[in-house]
Amino acid sequence: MNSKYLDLLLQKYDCEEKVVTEIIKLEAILNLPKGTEHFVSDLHGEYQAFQHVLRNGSGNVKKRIRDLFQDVLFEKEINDFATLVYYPEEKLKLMKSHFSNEQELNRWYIVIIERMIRLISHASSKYTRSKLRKALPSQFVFVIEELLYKTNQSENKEQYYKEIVEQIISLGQADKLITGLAYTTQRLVVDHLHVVGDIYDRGPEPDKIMDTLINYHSVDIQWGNHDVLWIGAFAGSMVCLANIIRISARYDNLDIIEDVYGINLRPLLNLAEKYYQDNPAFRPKVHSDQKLSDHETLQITKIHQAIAMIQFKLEMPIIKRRPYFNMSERLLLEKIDYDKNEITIYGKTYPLENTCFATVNPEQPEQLLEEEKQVMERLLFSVQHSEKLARHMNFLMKKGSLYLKYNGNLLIHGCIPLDEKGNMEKMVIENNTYSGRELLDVFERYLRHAFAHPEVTDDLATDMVWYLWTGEYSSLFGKREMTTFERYFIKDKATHKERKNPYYYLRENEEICRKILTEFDMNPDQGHIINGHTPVKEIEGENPIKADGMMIVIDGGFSKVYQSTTGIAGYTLLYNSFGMQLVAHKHFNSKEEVLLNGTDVLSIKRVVDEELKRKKVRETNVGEKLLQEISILNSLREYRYMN
Ligand SMILES: O=P(O)(O)OC[C@H]1O[C@](O)(COP(=O)(O)O)[C@@H](O)[C@@H]1O
Ligand SMILES: [Mn+2]
Repeated sequence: MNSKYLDLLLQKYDCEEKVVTEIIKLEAILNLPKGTEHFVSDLHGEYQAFQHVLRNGSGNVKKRIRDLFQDVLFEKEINDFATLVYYPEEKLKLMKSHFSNEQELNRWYIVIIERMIRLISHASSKYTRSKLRKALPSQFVFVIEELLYKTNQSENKEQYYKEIVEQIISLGQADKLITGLAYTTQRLVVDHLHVVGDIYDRGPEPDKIMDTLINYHSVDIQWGNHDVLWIGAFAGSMVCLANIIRISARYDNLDIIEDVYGINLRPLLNLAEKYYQDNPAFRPKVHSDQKLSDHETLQITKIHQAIAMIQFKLEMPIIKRRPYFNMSERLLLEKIDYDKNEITIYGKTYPLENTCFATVNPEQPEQLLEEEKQVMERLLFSVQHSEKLARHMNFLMKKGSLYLKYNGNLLIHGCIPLDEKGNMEKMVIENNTYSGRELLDVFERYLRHAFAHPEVTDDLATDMVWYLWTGEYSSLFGKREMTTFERYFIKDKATHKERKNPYYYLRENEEICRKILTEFDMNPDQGHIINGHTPVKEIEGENPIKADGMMIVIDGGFSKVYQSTTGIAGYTLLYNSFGMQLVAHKHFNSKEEVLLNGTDVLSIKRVVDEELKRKKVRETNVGEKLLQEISILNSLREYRYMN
């Protein structure tokens, strides 16, 4: 090792004891059981449901409570206690309303604080004390540590602890302490969170999910196709921008654009009012609990058409300047007979319905009206100057990637594009051919380049972000084409079908999974591939565990609007030192319901893989880093202290 680095390190380790202590500490960590990883995907703006899963650690909190109190508490008490850990503020309020006098309440406080302390002690058993300390609410560190490390041996000490708790209660700090302990527990049951893509679109609160992730103790993100659409818009892609606004209009979420990110939609509304009328194909999809006035519905319907038409126009020059995107069939506005009101695609002619082509010049259909151009320029300006969006997009870039190799598993939102025979599909980009891992790496390089140059709006990198949303060899899309246009304007449902990449049936096959893991330099005897993106249709009997457990698909659909197809409300995955468990979540109604009934919407746990030997930190990614650190510290010791 370079002696200059070692000299630098000496500033921190200025005596042998410090080096030795650090080595011992790291060695001790290596021998602890591996921390619990939590995998979620396809959150699609469903902040409340996501919060619930996060707060209950996909059932892990309740499991810990059961481990400890199964034999001494009734089911209702277990549920109440669990709910207190999930939603401490609200549950405290509710519980306190049950007590008729202060003594009763104080007695309850004593019992609950003691239970909480036991729970934390149990949940932190695989962490070092210093890690636990970092997870404790800072104003109560001393108090909690005193309570945690009490031994029941001495009577005097019992008294001492009783007094601490009574003091806390009489000083009016009990609620604060219980709340802090609840959040510490939530934090301890999950060591690291993976979000396997699609935070944005369809649901109402993606921004709050982003804020939660920004404040989360340890997280990584594998981008989904919807996330790159937002990144693309921020990076200067007009067509990505048109798409995010179109989808927001379609799901009645324009307030995310307007109120949350502060983007002024007035110019777009003016344009929409001028050229569009009511149109059944463009009315927003609304949840049953949302109420829109007729006037609002009409406005959104008009905006929806205006932005969809801009999108279809903007796609055309990109398709033309990038022939290797192989999308000429998607030059749709050129394939329309505007007099007969029909379109010829893939060799067949179809009548069009619900058309809204007032701004289209049949001679030059890709041309934007001057007004449309100005609207888009103003929108892009505001998008790129939204501070909140900048914060969220920067975080997506910092923590995100197209795929991730983590503790022997390959995490990827969509797919590895394959041909029918199971070979990696090849894509030629600017005369270079890429496939498999190389293709994904080059996609990611383009995306990062586009993000670094938001002022450039029509280079290959920016176009490539849109390709990731909709191109046939995109690892995020995984379908031959996106039939948005057909779904708006053609009745024949056969045209709505989006043909999936062969990956989606080949992934049932073990050999294929082995081949993919090998392509990524991973051990096929141990690794798994973890996907989101395609809703698992549990109602139709689809199994989320494929290829004898090598492939796990965790998109059960948090997205409310998709729950009728899936039959459940999402899968999540837990991977702890004993193995992996897939958790199926039932429909999540509301936090209020959980608070009142204490029932959890969790169900079956399927064991995916059971470790024969408990896995230790030594065998993980973190362990690898620690081993490197130890080796450096040993070099330092030899260099400075052993000669
Ligand atoms: O149901 P919607 O909102 O119209 O969206 C349909 C579109 O969404 C997609 O399924 C992509 O979104 P997902 O990543 O959530 O699957 C497209 O393939 C499809 O065209
Ligand atoms: Mn997706």
